Amino acid sequence: MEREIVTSYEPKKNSEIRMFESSDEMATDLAEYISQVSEISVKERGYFAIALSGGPLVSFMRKLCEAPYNKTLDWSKWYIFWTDERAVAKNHVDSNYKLTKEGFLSKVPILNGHVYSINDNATVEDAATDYEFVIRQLVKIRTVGVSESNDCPKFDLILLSIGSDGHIASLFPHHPALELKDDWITYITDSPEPPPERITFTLPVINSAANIAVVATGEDKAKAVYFAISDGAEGPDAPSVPARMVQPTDGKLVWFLDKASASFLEAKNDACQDPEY
Ligand SMILES: O=C(O)[C@H](O)[C@@H](O)[C@H](O)[C@H](O)COP(=O)(O)O
Repeated sequence: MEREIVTSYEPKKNSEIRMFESSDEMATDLAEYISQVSEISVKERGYFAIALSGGPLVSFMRKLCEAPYNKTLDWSKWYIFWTDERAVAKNHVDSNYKLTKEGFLSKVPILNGHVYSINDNATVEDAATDYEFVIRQLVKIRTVGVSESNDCPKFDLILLSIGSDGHIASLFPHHPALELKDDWITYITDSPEPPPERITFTLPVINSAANIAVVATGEDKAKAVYFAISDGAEGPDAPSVPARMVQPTDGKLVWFLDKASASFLEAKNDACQDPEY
């Protein structure tokens, strides 16, 4: 498998860009990456606390459900969380839980009691408060680690996919939720993408993770990826792209890109100043 480490961009501290010919090759490498991070976490902490987002992400995790991973990983140590959830019932087509259950959880032996889904039976405000409470309890007993720098939860791995507007989790461009410093989990009622009500991790929690991976495929993500990564997109006129704010405090960030989503990076399209962002 050809994996190209992009060198034309000065990698930021503790970050790496992996680029693949196809999304299938990307999925293969992503499975290996997740497996390695889980093994290290189980060895060091006895647990693997992973937070997943919605969108296409779960389909890129498909190779974890196959050999050798389905047999070799220590699934009993996995604890599942969501970076964000839409305010719909768990059996609704828009539910991130449903997506993850069908595409991943139903195919691997993760214990039901280790799956921390977001309450779909409360207002978004209450669901956000409940989820933060649950995570605080798990941090206290260290099922979820704690950041040495700011007492935030330190998930072993946070997996994000990026929207074509550059959003990650349910943190959208210019939204006040991007400014939150003290909350771990928040809610929004005005998502520019339906459904409008969502619960989401805040940036301090995302950036406190030990490992963060951002996954993108397809041409429709190319501009967002460029604005999130490129040095050429810095400066006072640079658009506000939430994915650019993913900057691990002490952890490591890896971008998984296919050719199409990396196409603006490759072209080094300096003229790319899109007023939509
Ligand atoms: O629930 C959500 O909306 C997600 O967690 C979100 O961050 C998603 O991963 C991106 O929007 C990419 O998804 P699309 O490719 O479908 O836009």
